Amino acid sequence: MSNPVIVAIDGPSGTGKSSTSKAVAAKLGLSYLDTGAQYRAMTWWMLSNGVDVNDSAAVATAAEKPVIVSGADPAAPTITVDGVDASGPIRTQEVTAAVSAVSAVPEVRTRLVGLQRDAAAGAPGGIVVEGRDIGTTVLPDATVKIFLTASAEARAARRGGELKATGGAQVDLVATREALVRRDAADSGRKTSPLAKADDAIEVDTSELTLDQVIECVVTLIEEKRAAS
Ligand SMILES: Nc1ncnc2c1ncn2[C@@H]1O[C@H](COP(=O)(O)OP(=O)(O)OP(=O)(O)O)[C@@H](O)[C@H]1O
Ligand SMILES: Nc1ccn([C@@H]2O[C@H](COP(=O)(O)O)[C@@H](O)[C@H]2O)c(=O)n1
Repeated sequence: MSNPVIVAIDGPSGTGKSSTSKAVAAKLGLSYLDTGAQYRAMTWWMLSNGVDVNDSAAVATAAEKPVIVSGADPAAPTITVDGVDASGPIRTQEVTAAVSAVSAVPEVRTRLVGLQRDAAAGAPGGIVVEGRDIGTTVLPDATVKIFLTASAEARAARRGGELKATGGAQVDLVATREALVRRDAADSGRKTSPLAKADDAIEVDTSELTLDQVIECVVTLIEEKRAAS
């Protein structure tokens, strides 16, 4: 029997990792893991429990406490914290603004990387795992590594469209762009497993591609790799 396919999809925020990963996993019958949701869940727990997210020692001490469980069905991914559905609360502005500080704490990363490796090992049919350090740190032996990029302008426009579609107010694209760039800089600049492209990852610039084109491109790359092995 062939080895399960492990796909690592990394890249800066808003490059299309979640949309692409879920669709690719669904098409190929693979499990799916959104590691960003786990860092957000950890951050939400810290905020909800009065931990100062800028006090790295306090975050480190608390990092073992939350029970974070991710559901791996790409058609309906779930995330709970201490048994409570966290899928809504982890997407708030408050969590987005705090998540880079929490994810920079080494004890947080050790805890979540452990969960991520367990999820990959527990997916006998294979898995698509998306994040910032999957190809470099979490799953360095992944079958296929993809690094998605897109211009800051394209990413801000996508976020704007997303917020408009969900009934949000008119989006300030300049502020959205600045917030994306700031988060990427924090994620790329941290000491422990920063956002980075693995040497053996294939870079796909999605700025001028539709989502369907990106999905097709990634599926083709995976099938080529499978055929060659
Ligand atoms: N190629 C594309 N063309 C147009 N829109 C896209 C494309 N890829 C993704 N989108 C849209 O851009 C938005 C952001 O995509 P998505 O959430 O998948 O990115 P992400 O990289 O996972 O972001 P984050 O890291 O912040 O979670 C979504 O509204 C999605 O529908
Ligand atoms: N492997 C990862 C994944 C995510 N992060 C941190 O979580 C933040 C939120 O990620 P989203 O994909 O939901 O936008 C991200 O900005 C990183 O700070 C990480 O460190 N490693």
